[in-house]
Amino acid sequence: MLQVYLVRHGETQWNAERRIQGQSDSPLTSKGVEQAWQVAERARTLGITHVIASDLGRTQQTARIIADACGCEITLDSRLRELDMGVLEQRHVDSLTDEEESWRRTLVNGTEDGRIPEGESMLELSQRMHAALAECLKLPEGSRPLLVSHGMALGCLVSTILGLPAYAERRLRLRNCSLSRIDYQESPWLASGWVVEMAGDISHLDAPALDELQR
Ligand SMILES: O=C(O)[C@@H](CO)OP(=O)(O)O
Repeated sequence: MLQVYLVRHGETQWNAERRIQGQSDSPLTSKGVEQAWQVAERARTLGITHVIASDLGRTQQTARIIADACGCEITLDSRLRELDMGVLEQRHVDSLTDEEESWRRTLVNGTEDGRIPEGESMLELSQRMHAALAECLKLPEGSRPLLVSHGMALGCLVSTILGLPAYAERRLRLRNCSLSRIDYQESPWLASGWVVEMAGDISHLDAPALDELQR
């Protein structure tokens, strides 16, 4: 049975400042680096064979720390990037107008094709995340990959595996450097395909980040 581990990157400067990142980028804070070391230490005990990361800077920085601890190479995959949040990228969540806030809310309570102007829909995010995940099925027998991606992107992946709509992702709290695991199983009795073993585990972190977009 293929086990795939999922890690959200460590806390960034803009996470700490409550600024929307999307496909824009900011570096890890010192706390984010510490979180990456802690999840890396846990990953080292899990027999990870491949680290596959979104090509944004914050995920590459986190992935480098994990890959060094696990003694494996990093592969970059742009399909693992965060949702493109269009005109709201780089904005403080507390500075949005009512109209802008309503765009953001459509991502929580909306429809699969809801999007922020100039941004990407949750359905498009779901499709590229599942395409990236499917690559793991091509790895050699016995591989145990770890994907480093983003809060909404991973939330969308886990939600849709559970049969929830892509926009349900905000109902799942995936804090910085939380660890999730999904397995691919073929079973005549149970669900065949991807199943969720755990989601959002932060037991390896001594100082979990706040959920920075919570309000
Ligand atoms: O883009 C952002 O601001 C957040 C949203 O969850 O994503 P991440 O920090 O995981 O990249």
